[in-house]
Amino acid sequence: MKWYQLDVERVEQKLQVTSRKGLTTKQVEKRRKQYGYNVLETQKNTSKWLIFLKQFQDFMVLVLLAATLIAGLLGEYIDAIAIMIIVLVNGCFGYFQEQKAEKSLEKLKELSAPLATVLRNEKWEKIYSKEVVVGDIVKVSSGDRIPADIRIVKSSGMETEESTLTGESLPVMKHATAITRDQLEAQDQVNMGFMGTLVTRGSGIGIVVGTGMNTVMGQIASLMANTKKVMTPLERKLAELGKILIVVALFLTALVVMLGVMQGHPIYNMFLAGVSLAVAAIPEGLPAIVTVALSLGVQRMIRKKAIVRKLSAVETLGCASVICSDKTGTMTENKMTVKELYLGGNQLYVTGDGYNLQGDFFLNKEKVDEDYPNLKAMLLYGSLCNNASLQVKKGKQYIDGDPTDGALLIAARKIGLTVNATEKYRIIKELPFDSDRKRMSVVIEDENQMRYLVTKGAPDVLLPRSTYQGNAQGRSVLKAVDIERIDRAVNDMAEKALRTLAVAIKPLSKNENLDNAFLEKDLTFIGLYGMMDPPRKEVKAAIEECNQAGIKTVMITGDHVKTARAIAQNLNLLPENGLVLEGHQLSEMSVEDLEDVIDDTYVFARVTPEHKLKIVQAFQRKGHIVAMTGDGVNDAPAIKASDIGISMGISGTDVTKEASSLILMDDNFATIKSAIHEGRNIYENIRKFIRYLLASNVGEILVMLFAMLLAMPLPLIPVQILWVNLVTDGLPAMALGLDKSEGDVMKHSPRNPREGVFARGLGYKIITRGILIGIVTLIGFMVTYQNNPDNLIYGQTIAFTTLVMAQLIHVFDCRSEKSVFARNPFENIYLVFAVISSLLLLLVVIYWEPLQPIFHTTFLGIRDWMLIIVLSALPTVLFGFTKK
Ligand SMILES: Nc1ncnc2c1ncn2[C@@H]1O[C@H](COP(=O)(O)OP(=O)(O)OP(=O)(O)O)[C@@H](O)[C@H]1O
Ligand SMILES: [Ca+2]
Repeated sequence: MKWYQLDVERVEQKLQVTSRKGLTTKQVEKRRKQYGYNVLETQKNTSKWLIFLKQFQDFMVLVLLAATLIAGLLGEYIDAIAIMIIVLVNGCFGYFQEQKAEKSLEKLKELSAPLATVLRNEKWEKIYSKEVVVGDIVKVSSGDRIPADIRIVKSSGMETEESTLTGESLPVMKHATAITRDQLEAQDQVNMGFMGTLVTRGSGIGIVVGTGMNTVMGQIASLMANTKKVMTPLERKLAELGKILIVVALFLTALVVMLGVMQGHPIYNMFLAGVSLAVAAIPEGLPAIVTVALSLGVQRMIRKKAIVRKLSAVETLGCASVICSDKTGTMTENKMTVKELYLGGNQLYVTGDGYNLQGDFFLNKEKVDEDYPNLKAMLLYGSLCNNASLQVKKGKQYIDGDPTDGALLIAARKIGLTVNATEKYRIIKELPFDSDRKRMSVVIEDENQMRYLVTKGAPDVLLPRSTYQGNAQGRSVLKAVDIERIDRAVNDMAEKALRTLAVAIKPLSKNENLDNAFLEKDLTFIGLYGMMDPPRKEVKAAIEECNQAGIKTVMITGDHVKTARAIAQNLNLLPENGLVLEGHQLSEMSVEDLEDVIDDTYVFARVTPEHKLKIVQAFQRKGHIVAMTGDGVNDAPAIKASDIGISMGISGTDVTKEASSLILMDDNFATIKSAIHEGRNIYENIRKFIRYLLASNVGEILVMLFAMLLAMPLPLIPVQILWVNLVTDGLPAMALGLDKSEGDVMKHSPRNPREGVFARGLGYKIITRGILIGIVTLIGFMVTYQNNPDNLIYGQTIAFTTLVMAQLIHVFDCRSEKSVFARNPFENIYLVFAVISSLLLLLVVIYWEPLQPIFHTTFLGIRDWMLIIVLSALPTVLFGFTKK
């Protein structure tokens, strides 16, 4: 017998669990030991050794190693060993950087790992999907990926999309009854849910019958997406640039070698110097450092409650020019409280805030009790057509489920109506809520076997479906005047920023057709709920900050226009002449029409998720970089289409999370702003170290080139060049990646995503500083060498020290787009620390006698240092006054 052929009771028996209680901790532990984790086995991680070896696979490094080997064979032991050690240390450096980046990406993966809702020890809890075991009772609802293979126990209009398994993209209705037929394919097992497939509608409960590789998905493991590392746009640009730079660097070093040989330098010496120069000057490590900088930024973002799913998002965030944000839960708290009721032509006010179960109903300052016509019925219907429950945890009330539904339960409690009272009612059928339908219905059978439909939803959706209205006597026909009055009540509530919800019913006879098409019409309108959802405190300031940063904030909501407008005004989001568009208007517009007005539009109300895609497209055609939030299943296409898709960590569904590049752990709009801030900062820091590294390299190459042109000896020997590359280029560049932003990055407009690596004067800065660094180094060498022609080491030591010092001073210049004097040099302690360590290492190399023969250095006196400091400060100080 297969699982789908067994009754739910048999399945429960076989798996020793009941769907009311779930497994116990003991059972879970035992099963975990027996079956292992609920994961699909993917290919193994690359071994650490491979990552380490990869650091040396670079062509020029291999040439250098070969050249060193020859040097060794020729008897130049000291040089050979020194070079080997430096190359090795360099490799370790690269290895640790890569490990670090890897670890932080790993952590990201963990943070965004899928969760499952399971019943254990009689309590519903959220666990990582990989911890699900056979026999677990799981709850899934629309937007979830099913965490394991399950036998459905209960389905509330549950539909799934199983194309990952069957290739069939039409949704499948799921139910709980056993199927007798044999040999069914997966797509026909309609009382089963399969790991990795998607719940597109409704919700359901199931018993896990297979986990990990023992699932249908596990058997077709070949379908598993293998995760290849994709380069971010910047990494790609740098990789391309790197190719050009390699050619340029190789050409220049070849020129240096050629000139040197022509000037009579021994070929072998020139060759080793040339190779070392090439290794030092080729910025092959640039993309890797960018990855490290990005992943460091990612860690900072995690601390600010933003999880980056795609590294490229970090870059794109800095370019964002429009944020399209959901209202409910993102801009507001998603803590609903019923504040008003509209019943029998009157507006009632409700007291008692939040989850407080105490409160009263007032009509014109007069308290009314539960005998007020239809009050009890209204609150009962609200509790019946409801998916939430009130729970107590650590003595505190909280709502399990949709906050809108929860608010209705709390309102009912205020007249002492509890969910227990509703146990007399049996729910025969449920038409679940979704943002497209904007309504939810249940078919109820009461203790007298009377059946009726209860529907709640957006008033403008329910009213056209209503033909009667309830009153103290029973019901009467709903006339145009009544509709007008109801509309006025809706408007009135909405203008106070209240969300409105209508309740309607319809009596059904016992054998009436329960097909969806017949149900939700000819309803009897009962009344309206008006509920308050206060804006989040931080949002107003965040919108203002985005405004100053040239980023437009747009509110998108399924809520009523008036409600949306009122909240938008509270948040200062809607300027005086800003437009508010409604879903039905959007439906009639083409993307082109929308393009014409979209720059003036700030609020989209009563939209369905399908509209979101149109909004994204219109903004993009206007040249905007769009960040779009979403939580439901149907939001996924728009999120995918946007430049930065943002999903909700708490309320978001698995599909939207998968489609997104950023997850907000706290669902908060203000977190988007923090992430953009961080994104801009990271990009600025990347510019800083690109500038630093390339200017240093230009300096290194030019000093050698100039010296050869002037027919001078080599100003720097290979070990010195490699040392500079390791020490001066290494730590300070990393520290620049941790720099604070210059001024406020949120005070200027977003960056153009198409801008090149050298945009905004970066290329000019690199060339000018690089040339000057080369020149001062050469001057230091020339002056010393001409006065001491028989002491070449002296001149080389001066050149080496000048080059290092010039770079260590120049690094502070790189922190500012304006001038080195614009910033406090001690602000970045990492940088100060990095520069001091580099300095100490420099002093060791110069003054520690055992190292002197290895690095070809000699003692320097006070006068030497005065010369060095003056020269090395020049490139930075000179340009400090030009502001360019
Ligand atoms: N649980 C529910 N049952 C029935 N109707 C609901 C429910 N929740 C909301 N509605 C109605 O549907 C309308 C749209 O709700 P929806 O959830 O699509 O958007 P929203 O939450 O108001 O906004 P946002 O798109 O910002 O999240 C609401 O204004 C309300 O009238
Ligand atoms: Ca270098």
